[in-house]
Amino acid sequence: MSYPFLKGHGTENDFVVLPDADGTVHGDLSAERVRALCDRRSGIGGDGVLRAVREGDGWFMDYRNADGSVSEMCGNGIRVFARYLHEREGEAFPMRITTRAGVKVLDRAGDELTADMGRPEVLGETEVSVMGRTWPALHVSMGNPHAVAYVDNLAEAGPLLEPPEHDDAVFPEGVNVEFVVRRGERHVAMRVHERGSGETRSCGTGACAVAVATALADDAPRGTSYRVDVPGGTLHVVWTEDDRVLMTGPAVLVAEGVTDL
Ligand SMILES: N[C@@H](CCC[C@H](N)C(=O)O)C(=O)O
Repeated sequence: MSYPFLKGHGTENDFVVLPDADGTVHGDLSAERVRALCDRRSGIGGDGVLRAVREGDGWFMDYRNADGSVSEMCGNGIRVFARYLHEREGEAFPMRITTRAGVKVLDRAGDELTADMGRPEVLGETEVSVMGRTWPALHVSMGNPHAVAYVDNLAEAGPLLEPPEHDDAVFPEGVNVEFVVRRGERHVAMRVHERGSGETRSCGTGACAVAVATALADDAPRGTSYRVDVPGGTLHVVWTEDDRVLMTGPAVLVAEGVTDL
């Protein structure tokens, strides 16, 4: 079966977009197909898949990690998804997109897009370990689970080839782990090991979790903007007075075609 796809990225967190307006092209998208599409040697390559399904008068973003697992939310992915809906489906900004973590609103910010990621949940202290070293971490949910750990330098966490170890009782569904260093006033840099995808060049929900954790550590007033550098670029994140997290960053479509993977 041949079907259309697009390829896009946000700060080099890259995705295969699958148009599936009425849900008949992929039906129940199999984990095997997701893995084949995301394979960087034998497939199109990507950190995940964004399946675009019509829901009422809007759209549902069906997000899958590269290993085929389902996640509630993807912050870089939803900007790419909004770019796709605008450029290929004629949707206007601001637009509402349904995800497994609720409805998100996307709007233009110059050449970039801002996603209203909704309310963060700060769920307490935990710890993560890599290669025999353990760091304290803050458990933050952006609809999906994150553990934010501060390190002295980003090389400390090693190559992140394996998922960092975590407490299964705290994270029964697994966790995305962000390692963070301070770069300056309201400025941090991070590396991430994503649940279901491994180390990636960026993670939007991760950047939001990092900004929330850092704002709490700084006792910063709500509305303070944080610059979050990731290996693939820069995101800007604000935790607003009315308890929403706004994330701004690039979203680019780079290719489209037809595949029978
Ligand atoms: N890269 C994403 C997060 C994708 C989902 C994550 N791996 C999970 O399993 O929760 C982002 O930009 O937020």
